[in-house]
Amino acid sequence: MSTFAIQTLNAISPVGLQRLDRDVFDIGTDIAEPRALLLRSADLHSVEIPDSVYAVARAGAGTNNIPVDRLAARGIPVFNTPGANANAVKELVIAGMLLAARNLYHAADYTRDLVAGRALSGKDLDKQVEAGKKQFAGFELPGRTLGVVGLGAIGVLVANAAQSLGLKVLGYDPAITVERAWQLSPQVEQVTSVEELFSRSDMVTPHVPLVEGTRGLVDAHRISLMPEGGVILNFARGGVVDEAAVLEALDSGHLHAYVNDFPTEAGAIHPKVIALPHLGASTGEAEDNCAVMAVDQLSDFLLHGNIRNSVNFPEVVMARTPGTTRLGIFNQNRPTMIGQITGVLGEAGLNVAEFTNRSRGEYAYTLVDVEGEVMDDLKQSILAIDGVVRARKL
Ligand SMILES: NC(=O)C1=CN([C@@H]2O[C@H](COP(=O)(O)OP(=O)(O)OC[C@H]3O[C@@H](n4cnc5c(N)ncnc54)[C@H](O)[C@@H]3O)[C@@H](O)[C@H]2O)C=CC1
Ligand SMILES: O=C(O)C(=O)COP(=O)(O)O
Repeated sequence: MSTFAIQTLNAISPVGLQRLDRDVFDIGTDIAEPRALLLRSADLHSVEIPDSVYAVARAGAGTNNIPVDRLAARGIPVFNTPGANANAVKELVIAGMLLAARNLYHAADYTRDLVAGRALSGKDLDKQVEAGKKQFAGFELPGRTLGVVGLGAIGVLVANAAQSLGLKVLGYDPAITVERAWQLSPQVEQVTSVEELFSRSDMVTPHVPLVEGTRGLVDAHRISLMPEGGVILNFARGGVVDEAAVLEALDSGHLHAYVNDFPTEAGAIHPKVIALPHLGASTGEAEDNCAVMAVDQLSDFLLHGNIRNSVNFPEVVMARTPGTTRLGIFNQNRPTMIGQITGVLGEAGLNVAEFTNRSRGEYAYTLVDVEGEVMDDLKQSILAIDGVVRARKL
């Protein structure tokens, strides 16, 4: 029998799954007491997550489909795979800009309808094409301005690619990391407010997570600041854009197009909306990258307690020390926790070989390697400390 059962809630690339040793890991879609959940966009908000679950891994970037805070309170880390699908999204955003600028979607519809109709009318196709094409005349990208809100893994790639296509690029991200700032083309101009970005951009593309602070980030007021004929691209999440405001601006002619990855009943059939079926990360390459990263992070946590790329717990990675037993402890982030944990170890006569404790928001995680044999009741003593949420002996 294997040690860890992993339940998959979406199709995960076999390139990732095959990295899991089947003597240690069971993988299936229907598992009664899973140790971990592995998913893409499946909605976990209304799903009861059993206590058997130690971790949740999202093969992808967005975790708005997962009750991240509730799981943190239970000592369950949620992992994601930052950057693993960023190139796929970047390419679709560039495609979206071109679809809108050259009216390609409607133009292709036009020729399809023309040929279908021609079979009946028998009119000369070349003449009809030449006469009809003027209604699809578009604009070119160099000289236009693209505003990128959110300069993370995707935003930076989009900004740099747009820059190299000749666009003027404005970027806004008050929490940009040093790593992303290094990757960003120096020609990208930093603006200090979202309003400035909208008022100076012909096209705006948000690349932020959907959280309370970003819900409705693209709203009626900000759209009104854009020059006439603007384009909104949305490959972040539906909720980041106030779609009713966008549709109104499309109807009034203020906006030229809305290209997005999150179709709604009202939006998908609007003539100036290009709605794609959430295709951002749907390339073989991105699916493989995400699966590999998610699986590696998950197995490292299940086997060794290491936490990399968790969205609700700090990064804690420790090499294993031979001859020791490892404990992984999730606790509330408040005074005296470390003292109490080491106190319990001391009372049990255990010598600490390695110890790491890091906090993030309301919670903290401790990895400790102790010398010698660890009795089973030690875990119970640690769990008895007020503020300890979960403990594992590894
Ligand atoms: N269409 C699709 O298939 C895909 C969509 N996504 C969406 O794109 C989002 C971003 O993905 P990544 O770039 O990989 O994430 P990331 O975490 O690397 O970057 C997000 C950036 O947004 C910034 N940010 C957060 N709030 C902000 C605000 N109010 N104003 C300005 N910047 C803000 C952060 O500082 C961070 O730099 C994901 O959370 C997901 O919702 C991601 C992958 C595929
Ligand atoms: O990674 C993300 O945030 C995505 O939106 C991709 O979603 P998917 O894995 O294609 O269901």
